[in-house]
This record gives sequence, structure tokens and C-alpha cells, in this order.
Amino acid sequence: MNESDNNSDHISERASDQIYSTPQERIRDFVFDENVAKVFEDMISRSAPGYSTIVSHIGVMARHFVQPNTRIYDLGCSLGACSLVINQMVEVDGCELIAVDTSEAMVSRCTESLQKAGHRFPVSVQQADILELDISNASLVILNFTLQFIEKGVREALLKKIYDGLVDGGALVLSEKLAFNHNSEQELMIKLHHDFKRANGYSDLEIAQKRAAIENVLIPETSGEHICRLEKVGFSNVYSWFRCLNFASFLAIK
Ligand SMILES: Nc1ncnc2c1ncn2[C@@H]1O[C@H](C[S@+](CC[C@H]([NH3+])C(=O)[O-])CC(=O)[O-])[C@@H](O)[C@H]1O
Ligand SMILES: O=C(O)C(=O)Cc1ccccc1
Repeated sequence: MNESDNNSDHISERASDQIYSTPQERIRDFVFDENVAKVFEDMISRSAPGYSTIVSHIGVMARHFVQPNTRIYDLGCSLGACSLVINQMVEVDGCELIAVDTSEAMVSRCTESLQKAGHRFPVSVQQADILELDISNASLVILNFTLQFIEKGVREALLKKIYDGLVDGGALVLSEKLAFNHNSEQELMIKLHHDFKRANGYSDLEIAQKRAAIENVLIPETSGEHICRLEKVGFSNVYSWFRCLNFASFLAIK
């Protein structure tokens, strides 16, 4: 069945992101509301270089790291792309998948997609703040482009809580937009990222308005800051396993 056969179903369509396509008098801070949830798949695929590669490799890493009778956490799950791939790839017994997001619009769509996909182990989708969440008996925790939206001052405490909640040999996959220490690299990566967005059909107006909307909301840090903090909270091995322009992913093993 192709997409047009069932386009009354909001899960099967990939509605196109036109949120910043018309001039706005005042740019409001970016929020993950209904309007964003509706177009999120299109938005993130056209905006985050390497996103689909990262998601599919999270499935590969899940197959390696998930241990029987443990929990998997997808923190800031949005529409559940990582949960869906983990659900497809993990075949061990006694696992439980917990997907969490503060956005009601995301949680309702994520719940529906996971139900539709069918799952071989228990899955719970919770509308909650990951800063308040209890994490225990985890063999895999995913923070796929979520930490960057968390207030900088509490990021270390969140990572320590994740480390404490992991079993030995458990892993955290942390994907983030990066900042750079040197102006020349920072400027070049931002320019190339904007070129990537333009090549994916975004106009200069869309790029500029989105940039203003996320300026105070998405706070990137350098690769060095991420690696140091992951080591500081206790992870024994921290690997930088993916990078495309100013987007990167780290694998931290307890
Ligand atoms: N404190 C918080 N608690 C829970 N959720 C939060 C919090 N803060 C932000 N979020 C949620 O984190 C998600 C970040 S998007 C993740 C993509 C997904 N991981 C993916 O693989 O498709 C990344 C992006 O848009 O760049 C949003 O759904 C927020 O509501
Ligand atoms: O669009 C951007 O410029 C980004 O940095 C990526 C992104 C993707 C989805 C929501 C917020 C930011």
C-alpha cells in the first residue's frame, strides 16, 4: 500500500514541514507542540544530517547491548523512531522498553505508532520530564538529540542518574548538535549545515526563522565537553561513533 492509500492516518503520512515558511512578526521560542509533532519526521530528517543513519545504528547497538531481563529507556522519544527500531532489532527475553517525552502531542503519536507496530516485549510510553524519572536496571539508554534541550546546569546530574541506573556493561547512546571552540570551524559547520538544509528544500527565510526560534532553546556543547562529562560521571569507555557536520553521536559504556 502506498502512502496516498491511507492518508487519513497521521502516522503513515509524512506531512511536510512549512512551520517557518512565511514571515513571522515575532519569532517565538521553539516548542514541541501539535504543529511540530505533525511534521516532526519531515523536519528532523531534513534538518539533522545523519539522523536516519543514527537511528538505524541505534537498532544495531541495541542488539549488541540489551541484556535479558533489563530495561531500555528512550529519553525524549518524540515520535518513537528509536523505540521502533529497538523493538524491531532486540530479540532477548524479559526486556521492557520505556519511552518518555514531555510533549503530549509526541507521546500520543508515539503510543499509537508503537501499538501499530506490535511489540514483542512490554512497552510503556510516558508523558514525563526525564529529569524527574527513576532509571534502574537499564542495559541501554538513548538520548537521541534530547540533552541539548535540557538546561545546561542539570545535564551532569541527569547523566549521573543514567550512569547509576545502568547495569554493568550497559550503554548510553547520546546524539547531539555540536558547538566548536574555534570560530572558523564553528562558522564553517553552521554554514554547511544551512547549505544541507537548503539542499533539502528549506528557504533562507525558513532557515533564518528556525535558527532564531531554537537559539535560546537548543544549547549545543563541544564534543570535548560531552566526552569529559560522560567520563566524569563514571563511564569507563566513551566513544565518538558518528559525526556529520555539526551533528554527532557518542557511545558511553559502564
Ligand atoms: N525534560 C524533558 N523530558 C522529556 N522529554 C523532553 C525533555 N526536554 C525535551 N524533551 C523532548 O525531547 C525531544 C527532542 S527531539 C528527540 C528526537 C527523538 N529522540 C528521535 O530520535 O526522533 C530532538 C530534536 O527535535 O532535535 C522532544 O520531543 C522534546 O519534547
Ligand atoms: O533545524 C535545525 O537547525 C536543527 O538544529 C535541528 C533541529 C531539528 C528538529 C528540532 C529542532 C532542531
